[in-house]
Amino acid sequence: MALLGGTFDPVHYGHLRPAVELLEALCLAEIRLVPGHVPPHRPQPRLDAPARAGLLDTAVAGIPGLVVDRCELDRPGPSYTVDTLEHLRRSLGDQRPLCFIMGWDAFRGLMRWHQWQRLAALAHLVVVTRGGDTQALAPALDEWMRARRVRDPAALRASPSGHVLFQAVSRLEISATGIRRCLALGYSAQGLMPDAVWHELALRGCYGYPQISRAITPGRLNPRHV
Ligand SMILES: Nc1ncnc2c1ncn2[C@@H]1O[C@H](COP(=O)(O)OP(=O)(O)OP(=O)(O)O)[C@@H](O)[C@H]1O
Ligand SMILES: O=C(O)c1ccc[n+]([C@@H]2O[C@H](COP(=O)([O-])O)[C@@H](O)[C@H]2O)c1
Repeated sequence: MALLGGTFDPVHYGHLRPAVELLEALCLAEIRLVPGHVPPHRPQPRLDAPARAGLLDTAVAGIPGLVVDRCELDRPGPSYTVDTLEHLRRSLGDQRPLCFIMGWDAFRGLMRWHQWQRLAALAHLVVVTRGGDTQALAPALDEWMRARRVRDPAALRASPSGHVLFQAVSRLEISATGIRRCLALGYSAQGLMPDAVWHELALRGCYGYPQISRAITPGRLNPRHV
């Protein structure tokens, strides 16, 4: 089992495409996208957790192998990854492999995560790299990583936890921050996420985007063009 945690405020192709590439590269049966309820290291998201999870449901519909896991939604307090992994370990048992997927940027800041050194005892860490990720790691994290690094994805299936694998994926210059900025200025985000997600956002008028009436055809969603 593999998890991709995130704020998903909102979900976009920069989340979905790497996940599909990882399914294939690591021969995974399933990746669970886990929307955080209260992200530990950032301000409270603009959309509430049920709304972000609902958009994720729409986003993964029709993508085999991607599913939404709401396990962080009912937990009060910060959505610490160590708690999520412990929760899943309880249902998965000690022997089955569990992978937690994170971006290179997130990995560089791993030593600031809650009880970070316990993470590898609970899961493998799959660090997604994109061309241009060249910044150095802090020496202590570098040493920690080298002691656990594997280069063959098959190693992740051979043990339940404990390894770090770097996996290159396509670089898509899409971020939720960029999308929120775009919408606040009244610009469309069409093409940056599945159309069905975009239509839901536009119909609700999320992130300051002028609310669109259902009567308007999808091709005319940007109010500047109406
Ligand atoms: N364009 C992208 N390509 C590959 N991975 C991405 C991309 N955008 C986000 N991710 C990864 O997806 C996970 C969840 O990301 P998150 O929900 O924070 O989205 P985001 O677009 O980075 O959001 P924000 O701009 O609000 O920080 C993180 O591990 C992050 O590194
Ligand atoms: O556990 C922590 O302390 C911790 C600190 C920062 C981020 N995370 C997790 O990393 C994932 C990506 O976070 P974010 O804020 O970039 O969307 C998400 O699953 C978070 O819960 C976890």
